[in-house]
Amino acid sequence: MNSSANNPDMPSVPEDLSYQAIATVLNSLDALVYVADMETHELIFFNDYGSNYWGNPGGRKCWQVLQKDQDGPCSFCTNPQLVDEHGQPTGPVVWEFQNTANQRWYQCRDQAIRWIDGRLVRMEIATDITERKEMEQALEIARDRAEKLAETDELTGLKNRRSFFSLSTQAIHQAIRAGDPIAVIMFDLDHFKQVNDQWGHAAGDTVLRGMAAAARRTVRDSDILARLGGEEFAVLLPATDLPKARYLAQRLQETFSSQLFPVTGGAIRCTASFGIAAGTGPGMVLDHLLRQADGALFRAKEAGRNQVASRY
Ligand SMILES: Nc1nc2c(ncn2[C@@H]2O[C@H](COP(=O)(O)OP(=O)(O)OP(=O)(O)O)[C@@H](O)[C@H]2O)c(=O)[nH]1
Repeated sequence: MNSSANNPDMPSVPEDLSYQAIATVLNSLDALVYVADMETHELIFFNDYGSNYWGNPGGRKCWQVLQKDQDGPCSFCTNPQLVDEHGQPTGPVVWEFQNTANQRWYQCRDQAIRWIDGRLVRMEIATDITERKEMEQALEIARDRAEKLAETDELTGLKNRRSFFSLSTQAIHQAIRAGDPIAVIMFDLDHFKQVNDQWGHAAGDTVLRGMAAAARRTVRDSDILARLGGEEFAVLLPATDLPKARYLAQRLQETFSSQLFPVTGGAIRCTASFGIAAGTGPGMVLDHLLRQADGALFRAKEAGRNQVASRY
């Protein structure tokens, strides 16, 4: 049946269009076209694009020509999807695949058809989509990086305020479900304005980064440590009660007060004040815990700084 017969816009194609003429058309395509016996996998047609990239098929099987290090039909061969339970051709299967021989990505359109001699063959048309894939991968990396940046404090690399609130809210919900206590430590560097005034803003930044790094080394990976803003930090401690939180705050306090930060023209020592609060049970709310910890931090400052205070 001449497919152009019903379409007046298409030039008519002779009914006896020869194999040679079809091969000429397929050889001019900028895509791999091959036909392989469904049972033996022997390649019975391989267009010029295929020969240019994978060499002459020379009576070999598709997995021998197109893939690397195969000693049998490929585990990812789509043949089983191309026929129904009676072995009859279903329809085209379109999939994306990274070729094992040249590592390039292809969009493959596979279909089982009856060959001219009546046997069932697999026809594949594979278009190189490597550039598109690389662009998609670059976009994904850029998106991941943007997401990470959106939740990271640029100066210290700790989580930022927004991320602290969202992660802590989730942690509190989990703690309520598990019946675990949760604690919050808020801390704020002491007389930090003087550091900036005496040593300059860049030196102040060095101290902030150093304090953040020391805090990160002291807390557990499961704790949520963040810079809330300026010289104020917070750490939320899952499954932690008040005495354990106090112990950790004291360790942080000792760590900070023993650190010396070398800067141009000298070294800076900087302490911090800490406020802690803890809670348990269904009534626990992040805002409330933070307000209690902030109140305790205020008292630690009032009492002379470089110390830990907890809620009454
Ligand atoms: N270098 C630097 N300084 C910052 C940054 N963010 C806030 N600051 C400074 O931190 C200082 C905070 O000063 P204050 O709020 O008066 O607190 P303080 O001097 O630490 O005094 P106390 O908290 O009462 O002990 C200000 O000088 C801010 O400019 C920053 O990202 N880098």
